[in-house]
Amino acid sequence: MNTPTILTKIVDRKREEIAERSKTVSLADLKAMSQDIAPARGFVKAIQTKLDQGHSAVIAEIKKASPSKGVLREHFVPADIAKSYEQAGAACMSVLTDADFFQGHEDYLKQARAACSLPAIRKDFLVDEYQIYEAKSIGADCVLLIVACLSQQQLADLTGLSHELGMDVLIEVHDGDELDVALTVDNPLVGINNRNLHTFEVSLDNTYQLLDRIPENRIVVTESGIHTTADVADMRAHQVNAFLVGEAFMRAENPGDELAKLFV
Ligand SMILES: O=P(O)(O)OC[C@@H](O)[C@@H](O)c1c[nH]c2ccccc12
Repeated sequence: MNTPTILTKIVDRKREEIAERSKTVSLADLKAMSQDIAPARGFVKAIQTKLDQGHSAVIAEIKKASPSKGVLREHFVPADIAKSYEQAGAACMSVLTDADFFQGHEDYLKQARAACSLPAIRKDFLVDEYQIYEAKSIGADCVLLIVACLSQQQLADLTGLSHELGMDVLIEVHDGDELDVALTVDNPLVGINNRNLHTFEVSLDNTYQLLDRIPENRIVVTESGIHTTADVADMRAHQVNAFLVGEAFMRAENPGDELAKLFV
């Protein structure tokens, strides 16, 4: 991790952002704010319910842009997208809150959640407890923790704190070493990112290669690069039934219709 990659740049920027934000909203303020938030909607529970019913569990993403693809969707109204996802049978939503690289915003998570009853994950690069309290204070039901951004100790601490605050956690890995770290932490959801966040390369084989090493009591979410019904069928044939999908939905005129088409 010595040469800067997009991931290291993002994480450096996050540390600056936390320092800037702390000047106007202190950690103590966020702690106080997060106490007034209603209990989270069960994110893992919503996924488990779909799986128990024999359906795929789709975490449908709300993302305006990405560093690898630029703007994915010009007409971007998070509340409308959220409603269309709920109607189409999504289990949960994933909302990008990072502004600088994904053109996201905390308000998008609030708007999406206010428009429907689906649980939402705050999709961002979380490296500090400040951001966990911030997630709670905006109403996130779940947070993403990316192993590539964290030490094993940080991963354990931030997972524990999120659980204490009543939020679920999606722990994201990209390779075997990261998976080893992820499995040291007691948490039901493990996401396998098919995109390498250092190079942007995408391969669905990534999920197939790591799958066998994940114990039965964890729910595996395959993340990124799912575009066709063939991709979905392939994953299902490997007993992977939880999906995180963004671009394919964002590029469609009606994101929910695309969800329904992809997951018939
Ligand atoms: O748009 P895609 O290829 O369907 O991917 C969605 C999601 O997996 C991707 O946005 C993602 C996975 N892990 C992340 C971490 C940070 C930002 C974004 C991501």
